[in-house]
Amino acid sequence: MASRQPFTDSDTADEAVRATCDDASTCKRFATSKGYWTDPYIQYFVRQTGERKAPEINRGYYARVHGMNHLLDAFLKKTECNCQVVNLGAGLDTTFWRLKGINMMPKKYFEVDFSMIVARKIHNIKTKPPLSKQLIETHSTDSLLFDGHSLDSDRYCIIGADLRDLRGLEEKLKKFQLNTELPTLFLSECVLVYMTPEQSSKLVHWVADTFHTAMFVNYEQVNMGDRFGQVMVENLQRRQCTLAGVEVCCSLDSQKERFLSNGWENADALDMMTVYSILPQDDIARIEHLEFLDEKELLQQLLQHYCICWASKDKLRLGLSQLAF
Ligand SMILES: C[S@@+](CC[C@H](N)C(=O)[O-])C[C@H]1O[C@@H](n2cnc3c(N)ncnc32)[C@H](O)[C@@H]1O
Repeated sequence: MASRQPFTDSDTADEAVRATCDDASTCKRFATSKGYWTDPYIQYFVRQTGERKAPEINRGYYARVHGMNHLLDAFLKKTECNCQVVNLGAGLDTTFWRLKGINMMPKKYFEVDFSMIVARKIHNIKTKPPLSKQLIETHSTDSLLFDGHSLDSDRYCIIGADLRDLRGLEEKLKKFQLNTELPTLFLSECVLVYMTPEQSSKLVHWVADTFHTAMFVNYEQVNMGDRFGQVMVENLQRRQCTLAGVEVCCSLDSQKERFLSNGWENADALDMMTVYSILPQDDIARIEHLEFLDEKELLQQLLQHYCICWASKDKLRLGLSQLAF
């Protein structure tokens, strides 16, 4: 007789990692409610605006979202949208709807996350017409696949998979017509840090091995060896959430090295303080007027402990290595 699997420590660890999905989306929901940026779709994934977040958190999320969007949009322009985007550990991210809104859709936009998160996301899409309407508009036949575990349409696909199981990941992506010949952008926003350095290296290696023309944009912690970094690790640990990949978050160089030693031709990285200082300054001036910020130093420290690292390989010579801030 089949017996139920015992509940293990690794289940608890994965559950804590999955919970970070809600943290990210509630913070984004709050920041948008304050006017940091516009996202008409996040309300359908996170109903309540939730508890107040400190201004430095909101500014940090502003830099994160604008920094990631900047490189994503640059890649779409460079490839003239003749490309694919794969968002790894996408959680409840709403980028598909943003791209549809600005008419900058890749040939196909993929998302991967744990099955439990994917099931929630698909349920929301199914039951909220403003979300499903946009999806149906981009689909040409009646073959829309919409079950509890995956969603597949012409232009948008959501897959439940564990990023540490590369065989399973590859199988599912191919099943949903991931085309390894097309230039492809991989995004990971606060995701790789929850995997061991070995697991994340294998993942970025697999991408480099599988695609001849690709870019990878990763946002996560950096400079974690100092006291501020240690406190960040301890705070998460208290919620049973281990940053298994913290070693790679030691410096900008260690972030770049993960790519350079795993098949990528070029890699660059900037800490978020630098990104914040080079994002369009008229919009920065606007958001700095939204809320009074007492603790400028705290904002600086926070921004210095996150980074964006991007890597490329470019057999088609599209000029991907020129993409930057
Ligand atoms: C901090 S959240 C970020 C969500 C989204 N990228 C964002 O920034 O709004 C991390 C996400 O990565 C997912 N994740 C972490 N490890 C994963 C793994 N091994 N396989 C699939 N998803 C994973 C979590 O479930 C969660 O949704």
